[in-house]
Amino acid sequence: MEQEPKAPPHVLIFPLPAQGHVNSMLKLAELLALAGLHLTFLNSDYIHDRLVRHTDILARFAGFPGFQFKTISDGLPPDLPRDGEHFMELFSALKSVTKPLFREMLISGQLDSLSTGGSATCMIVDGILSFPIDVGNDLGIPVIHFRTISACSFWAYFSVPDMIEAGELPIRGNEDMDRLISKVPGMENFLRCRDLPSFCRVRNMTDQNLQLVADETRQSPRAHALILNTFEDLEGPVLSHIRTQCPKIYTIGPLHALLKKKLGSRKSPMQSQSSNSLFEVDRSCMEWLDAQPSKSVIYVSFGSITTMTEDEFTELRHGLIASKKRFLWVIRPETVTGEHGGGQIAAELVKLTKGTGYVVGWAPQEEVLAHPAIGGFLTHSGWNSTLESIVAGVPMICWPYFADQQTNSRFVSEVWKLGMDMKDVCDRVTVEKMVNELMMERREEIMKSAVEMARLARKSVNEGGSSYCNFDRLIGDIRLMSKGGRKVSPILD
Ligand SMILES: O=c1ccn([C@@H]2O[C@H](COP(=O)(O)OP(=O)(O)O[C@H]3O[C@H](CO)[C@@H](O)[C@H](O)[C@H]3O)[C@@H](O)[C@H]2O)c(=O)[nH]1
Ligand SMILES: C[C@H]1CC[C@@H]2C(C(=O)O)=CO[C@@H](O)[C@@H]21
Repeated sequence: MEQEPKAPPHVLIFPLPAQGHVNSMLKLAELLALAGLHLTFLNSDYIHDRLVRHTDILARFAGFPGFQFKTISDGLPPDLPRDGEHFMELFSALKSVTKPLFREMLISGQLDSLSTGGSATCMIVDGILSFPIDVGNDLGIPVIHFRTISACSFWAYFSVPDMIEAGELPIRGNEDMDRLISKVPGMENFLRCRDLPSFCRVRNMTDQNLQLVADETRQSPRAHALILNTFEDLEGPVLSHIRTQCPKIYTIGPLHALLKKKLGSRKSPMQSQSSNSLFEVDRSCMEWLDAQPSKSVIYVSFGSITTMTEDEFTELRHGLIASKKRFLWVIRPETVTGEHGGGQIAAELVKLTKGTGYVVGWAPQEEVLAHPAIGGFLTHSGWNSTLESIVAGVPMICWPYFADQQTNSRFVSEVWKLGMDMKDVCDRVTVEKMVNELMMERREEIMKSAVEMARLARKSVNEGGSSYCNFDRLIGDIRLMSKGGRKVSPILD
């Protein structure tokens, strides 16, 4: 008797609604769709609207059979900015509004497969959210956590309860910031209080945000597996520690490089310019870069959430101009808090630099970093930016803003030797000095590590490389989970 062809697995993907998370989850989705899996990508309404407005995602994903976008409320008013000053409000809204909705949408079949009508055979959800694990357990759907941060910062978060128990936290004021931490295994020789995720900078250990990130991180061992956007040659030692708690880990990064590899020659020139940006990309900077000498420009960008005071902006501006280096600076309209809008600040800045500086509201960052004119990156050390810089072989000056960035920047400077850490400092003299060191005095030494790490990153995503193979293992695992599809039957409380 002939057997019915088995339907491909149906994976539900659910990122935290924020640029850095949606970005890497969409890359993963594209990779899974290329491998022939059916997918439902669940975005918040806010994120979906912005993606549709500023990218080609609908057309790009329409080419994949069995792919659909669905949306859910993030519980916040549509006009509330989702930048750094308001970001943590998102979590209580997700808990009270999104969590029950998510469960309801799954049970009622609203997230069923577009092609087969079956429910998800597996969910890949943001590793900062544990509620989907509970929902998945109730409905019999395996959940894989995808934490979009570095392994090193994940491990620092994971170790928070041990640091508290050992009395290493709380930090006892500013004079205590350079104390070494001994309770993050593997980091005893270089991790200081100031390098811990920013949520540790509180006196009260029951602080809501600290508890949230530490508690959610401790839930990952309950997931079926953990995906990390990193590669073994970059974070091997810390990954060994994490594996003692989460034995099944798929390191499949840098995802943007793996996707590029898999798309290979399939990519049309138009597709090579496609982005996952929540902001309008200003491509005019590419022409400006074309006119600049090789390795002469420092790219300045602090991601999608960072805000800064007018004083901080002024110090950065003076330092950059005093360095006499060319720069391309991304200033989002809400980057600088206070009275002046981003547009006005940008116009004044461009006038001041007389052509050696260029400002955009949002850049095609991956392309910018790969441009031959770029010689350095002044970054907030968000994990996507860090990986993009590593792949492009561009050395960094790190000025971390919050969360995992404080830990990433320590690794960039002290462990990987890919740049310098300017954390907790923002004065014009230091900015000028660091830019000059990066672009001239320490260039040779730092470029040696940058070139080598870029080579290792490429190796990991090439055929036979660790991330390439781990991605194949992940697909195999997902296929094993989809034995004939699932019928959702809730376990009632
Ligand atoms: O002008 C720009 C600026 C940024 N980007 C892209 O936007 C993404 C930004 O991501 P990331 O560097 O990770 O920064 P955030 O937007 O701040 O990301 C959040 O999410 C990350 C992943 O969890 C965390 O590491 C960060 O700390 C957190 O702030 C990157 O892919 C960039 O290429 C652009 O395309 N154009
Ligand atoms: C504001 C931050 C809380 C945790 C999230 C995160 C993570 O640890 O996964 C990274 O950066 C931010 O987007 C989130």
